[in-house]
Amino acid sequence: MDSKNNKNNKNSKNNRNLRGVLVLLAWAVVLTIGFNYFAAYTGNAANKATSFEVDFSALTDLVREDKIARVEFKNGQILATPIDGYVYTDESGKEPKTYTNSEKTKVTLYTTQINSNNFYDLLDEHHVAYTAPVVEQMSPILQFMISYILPTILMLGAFLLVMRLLSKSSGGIGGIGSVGKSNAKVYMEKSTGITFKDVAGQDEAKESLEEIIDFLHNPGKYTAIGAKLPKGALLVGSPGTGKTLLAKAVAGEANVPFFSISGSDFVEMFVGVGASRVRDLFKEAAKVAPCIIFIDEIDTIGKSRDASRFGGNDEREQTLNQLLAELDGFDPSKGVIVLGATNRPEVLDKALLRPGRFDRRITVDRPNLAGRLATLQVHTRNIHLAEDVNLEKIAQATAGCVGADLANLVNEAALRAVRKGRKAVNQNDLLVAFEVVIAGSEKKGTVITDQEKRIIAYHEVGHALVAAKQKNAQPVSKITIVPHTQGALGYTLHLPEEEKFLMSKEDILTEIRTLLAGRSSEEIVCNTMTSGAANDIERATELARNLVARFGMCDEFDMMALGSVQSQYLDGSYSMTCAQETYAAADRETIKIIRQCHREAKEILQNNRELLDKIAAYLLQKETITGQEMMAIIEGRDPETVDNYGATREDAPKAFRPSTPNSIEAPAKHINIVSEPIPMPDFDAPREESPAEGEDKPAEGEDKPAEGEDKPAEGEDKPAEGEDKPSADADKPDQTQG
Ligand SMILES: Nc1ncnc2c1ncn2[C@@H]1O[C@H](COP(=O)(O)OP(=O)(O)OP(=O)(O)O)[C@@H](O)[C@H]1O
Ligand SMILES: [Zn+2]
Repeated sequence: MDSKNNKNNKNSKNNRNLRGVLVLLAWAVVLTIGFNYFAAYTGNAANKATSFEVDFSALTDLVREDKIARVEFKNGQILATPIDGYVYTDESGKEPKTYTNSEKTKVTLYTTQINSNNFYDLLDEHHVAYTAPVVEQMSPILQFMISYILPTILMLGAFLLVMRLLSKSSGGIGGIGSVGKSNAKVYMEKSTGITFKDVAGQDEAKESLEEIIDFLHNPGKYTAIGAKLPKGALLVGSPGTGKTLLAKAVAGEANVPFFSISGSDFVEMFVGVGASRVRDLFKEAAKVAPCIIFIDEIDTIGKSRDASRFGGNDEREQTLNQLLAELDGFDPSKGVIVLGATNRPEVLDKALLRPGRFDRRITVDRPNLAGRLATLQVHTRNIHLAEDVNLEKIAQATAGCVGADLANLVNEAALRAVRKGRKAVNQNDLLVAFEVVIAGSEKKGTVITDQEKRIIAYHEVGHALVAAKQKNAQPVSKITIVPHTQGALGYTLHLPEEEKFLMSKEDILTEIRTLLAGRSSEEIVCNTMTSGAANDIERATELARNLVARFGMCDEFDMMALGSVQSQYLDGSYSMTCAQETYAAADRETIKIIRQCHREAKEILQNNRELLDKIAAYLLQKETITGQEMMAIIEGRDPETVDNYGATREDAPKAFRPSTPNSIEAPAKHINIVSEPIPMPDFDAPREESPAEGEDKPAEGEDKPAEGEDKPAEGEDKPAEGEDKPSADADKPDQTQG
C-alpha cells in the first residue's frame, strides 16, 4: 500500500511539472481570447453600464413604436440605439432605475439575433437605419499574437512536456540525466517503519527471511567464513497476500533503506529507458548499501524470453538483460538484497532463477484460519471495537480471503460505524462489511462454504490417509484446504525422501490409489461425487495407461509397447501404434487397473474410518496441517503437541521430516503435488439450462442435484483452466493437457 504512496509521490512531482506547463498554456489561451473579446467589443465596451438586454419581441415593439434610431447586426447580436430622449427602465435591481438616452448617457439595447426576414421589412417600414459591420481586420496586436507568440508558447509547452516524460522514464539521456537520477530517489524510503509485527501470520516466509535480515545486520559474519551471500529472493503468492508488506518489514527489521519499483515502471515507451533505469536503481542502491531493492510484479520484465520470441518485446528484453547483468555484477558483501514479487513464478525466465540471482523462493500463502484471525487483529489494533465483536467468527467466514481483503473489510466496517454515528465498530459492521467487500463482489468465488469445505477436507485427507497407510507411498508433508494460488481449492503435498529415478509397478499402483483416494473419500463420507477430482482422475488414468501401454507391466500385453513417444521436444505426446482391437483391449486393461485401485483405496479408508474423521475434523479446524500432525493422530498422540519445525525435527522419523524446513521450496521437480483444482461453483455464471428454469422453480430444492450433475462437465474444464493460467497469456491455444 505504501508503495502506492511512493508512486503517488512520484506522480505528484511529475504533476507539478505538468501543472506548470498547463498553467502557461492556459494563460496563453486566456490572453488570446481576452484580446479577441477586447478587440471585438471595443465599440461598445465603453458604455457597458447603459447597455441592456431585451427580448427580441420587445425590440420589435420598440421599432414599431419608432423608438429605435439605428440597428447594428454584430456577432449574432442585434445592437439597437434608441432615439434621443428614450427612457429605459431597468427593473433588475432592488429599485427600478431609469436611463435616458442623451448625449451624456448612450443607452443601447441588445438581443440575440433571430432569423426573421420580417424584421428587415419592419425596419424598412419604420425607416430605421441598419447595418452590419464589415468583418473587421484583426487588430495588428492580435494578429501578431496569434501568428507568433501563441505558437511559440505552444511549442515551448509541448517541448517541456516531452522533456518531462523523457526524464521521468530515463535514468539519464544526455543532459536530462540528473532529473532521472533524482527520480530514482523518490522510490526510496529511508526507513519503512514496518516490522514483522505488522505482518500477521506468514511464519514460514518470515522464518526464511530472518536469515536475510541477519545478513543485512552483519554482513561481515558471513563473509568472514567465506560464505556466498544471497543476492535475491523471490516472494511468490497471490495478489494481496502481503508480499510488499513482507519486503518492507524485512527492510524495517534490518533498519535499512528500501527501494521499491514495479516491474511495469520499467517498461516504458522509450527504448533503452528501462535498462538505464535498472542501472540507475542499482547505482543508487549501492550508494546507500546495505539496503533492500524490491521489484514488484517482476514477471512483467522477467517473463521468459522464449515465450515472447515471436513479436517479442525488445525493450523488455533489454531491461531483463540489464537486470541480470546487475544481479551478477554487484558485490553481495556490500549488502544489497533484491527481493522480487510475483504471483506467476512459472512465466519467469529461467535465467532469473539461476543460482546467484533469485535462487530462493519464498511462498507467501493465503492465510489459514489462524492467519486470518491474526491479520484481523493486526488491522483492528488501532480501531475501537465494541464488546460484541468476535473476530474469530469473521476469520471463519472469510476462508480463502487474503490479507488485503481483510484489511479492506476492517476499514469498510470502520467507515460504516462512522456513517452510523457510532464510536466503536461492532460485530454487525464487520458482518455487513464482509457482505459488501467479499460476498458482494467478484471475490465471492473465493469464499468457500462450510459444506464445500467439509468435502474438500475429506477429499484431501483421503489422499493423505491412503498415502500414509501404504508402505511405499511418498510421505505427506502438508495438507491444506486453503485455496492455492493456482486455482486448487486444497492440496496434499507429498515430498519424496529422495529423488526416485525408477518407479516399480507397486509404486505406480500406490500412486494411483493415492490419487483416487480423494474421490473415494468423498463417496464414503459425503456420499457424493464432485468435479474436484477431475485432475486426480486424469493423472491416475495416465499412470494406468502408461503402465499398460509403455512400461510392459501387465500380463495381457507382456512387454509389448503399444505406441511410441512422438517427439520429446514438442510435448512428448504418446501415440498408439497398435491395431484397433489391441487399443480397445488396452483401454479395458486400463479400466481394470483403475477399478481395482479405486476399490482398494476405498477399502483402506473404510477400514480407517475413525482416523479419517479425526484427521478431517482437525484439518477443518486448522485448515493447514503438517504430515507430522497427521501422523500424531494416526499414532494416537495429541497433534497439538507436535513441534513441526522445532527441536524434534531431527528426531522425527525421517519420512515425515519436512524436507523443506522453511518455505524455501525445493526445485519444482522434487515436489509432487497431488492437487485437485476443484472448480469454484460459479453461481454468477449465466445458466445454460435457463429456459427450463421458470418451470422448475417451485422445486428449487430438487433443482440443485440436477445442477450438481451438470457441474462435472463444466468442472472438467475448470481445473485445466486453473492449471493453464500460469502460462495462459504466453500461448493459450497450445495448451493441451496430457
Ligand atoms: N499478512 C498480513 N498481515 C497484515 N496485513 C496484511 C497481510 N497481508 C496483506 N495485508 C494487508 O494488505 C495490504 C496489501 O498487501 P501487499 O500490497 O503487501 O500485497 P501484495 O502481496 O504485495 O499484493 P500485490 O501482489 O497486489 O502487490 C497491506 O498493505 C496490508 O494492509
Ligand atoms: Zn484430489
